Amino acid sequence: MTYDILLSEADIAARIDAMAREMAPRLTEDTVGVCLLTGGIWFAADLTRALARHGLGIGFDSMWLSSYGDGRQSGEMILRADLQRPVKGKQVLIMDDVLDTGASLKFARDHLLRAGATEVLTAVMASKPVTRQIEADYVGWEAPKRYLVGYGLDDGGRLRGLPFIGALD
Ligand SMILES: O=P(O)(O)OC[C@H]1O[C@H](OP(=O)(O)OP(=O)(O)O)[C@H](O)[C@@H]1O
Ligand code: HPA
Repeated sequence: MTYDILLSEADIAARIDAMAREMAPRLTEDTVGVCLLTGGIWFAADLTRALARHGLGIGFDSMWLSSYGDGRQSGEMILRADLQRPVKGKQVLIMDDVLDTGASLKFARDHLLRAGATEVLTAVMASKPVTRQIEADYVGWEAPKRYLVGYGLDDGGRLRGLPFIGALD
């Protein structure tokens, strides 16, 4: 499989450190970080550790959402697993690898507000130039409109573990 490398490991680390520095003053130790599984794992792990380096130990939970399956188009949204703990009365920070159509982020935000979160902030590593109903509060990288892989992003379940972000097409 061939791909172009678009964002290096060092660039990812620098951008996440900048995001953590920017968002830290708005968060507290009571904030709950919510990782959107599966693709968000790598970004959520790095962002929460970057926040800890900036002196902030936020909570951590996950929601398992799936809408692409093994394809390259957004499809039916499936909530495979919900949060472990209640978020009622909490500030929440959603963390995900990519913002594309926005369907996943919107579903997660609406779900968390219905669950009683008082504020839902959103952070994504990459954002594609797509017209959509939702934008993220924090964006690590403005990506091109290409099919991305690596750093959590998969092609049919493969290539998530690449330490950089690449594009297949
Ligand atoms: O903005 P959208 O068009 O909704 O696309 C973004 C979502 O797509 C991917 O999830 P996917 O459904 O492929 O599941 P995954 O996390 O297992 O890769 C990715 O991890 C985001 O959550
Ligand atoms: O470009 C992408 N790559 C992998 N998964 C995705 N989910 C939405 N967009 C993408």
